[in-house]
Amino acid sequence: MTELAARNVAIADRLGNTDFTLSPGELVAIVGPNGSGKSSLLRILAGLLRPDSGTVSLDNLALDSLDPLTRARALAYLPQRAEVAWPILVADMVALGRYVFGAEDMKRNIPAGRWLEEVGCEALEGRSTATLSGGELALVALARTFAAETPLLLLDEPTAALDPKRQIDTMARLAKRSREGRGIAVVLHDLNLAAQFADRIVWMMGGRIEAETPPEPAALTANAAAIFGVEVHVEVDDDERVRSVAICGGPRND
Ligand SMILES: Nc1ncnc2c1ncn2[C@@H]1O[C@H](COP(=O)(O)OP(=O)(O)OP(=O)(O)O)[C@@H](O)[C@H]1O
Repeated sequence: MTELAARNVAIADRLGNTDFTLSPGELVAIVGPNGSGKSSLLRILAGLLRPDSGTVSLDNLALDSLDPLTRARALAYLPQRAEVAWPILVADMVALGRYVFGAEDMKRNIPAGRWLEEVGCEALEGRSTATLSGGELALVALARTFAAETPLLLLDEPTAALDPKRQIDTMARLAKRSREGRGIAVVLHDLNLAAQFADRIVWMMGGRIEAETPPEPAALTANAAAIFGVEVHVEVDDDERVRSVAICGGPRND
């Protein structure tokens, strides 16, 4: 059981005092307008950005007191823009996700294909990263994140570059991983994906968490209007589970 908790974390002019907990077995969507602090919060949780105040702990131990290896084995972070410093083989890029398990593990013919298969990109294994499309590179970066097999995953817009089918496939994969016991926080701009797959939606605005809600129609409608200023149409199935969320337009003034 691995739990990540931020308490009262803040960065001047960027993130107000914020509490956030990620528990095993849950898929949490973080949504909010551009510049509302989603990536900042995620980077703080990953230990990559030091808050001016507040604490981040992993199973009640201060994150910054843990050695980098322990931290890297507990949580994997996928940045908003996958960057590759220089072109390498896709298989090697994915194998780098195993870096936390040491050189021996990396030398042992790691089946990069296993994680590439998970993101539907096994055909790319022998390619250079320099030749990939934006979406392909995003999926390979996700495969590298999976390869670390950490109990916690922090993913910043993993679906932004993907076509509709791959967006759904990726979210379904994340939901499966969370059902298997991993804790996953994912920044999304797509309310439809958040509503269909997340257990909990964290709504951010102006550097604050304004609401935390289940993905239920009333909460979706109210927060889409309050946080984004848009009207949404929510369709539910017979069990009242959200089937889809469509953006209808801005609020009417008449
Ligand atoms: N290194 C930095 N120095 C100063 N301000 C920053 C820095 N990085 C981000 N900011 C500011 O902090 C605020 C929050 O940025 P953040 O990247 O966390 O937003 P976001 O919600 O992830 O946005 P987006 O949806 O556009 O990716 C923004 O106003 C941004 O301009």
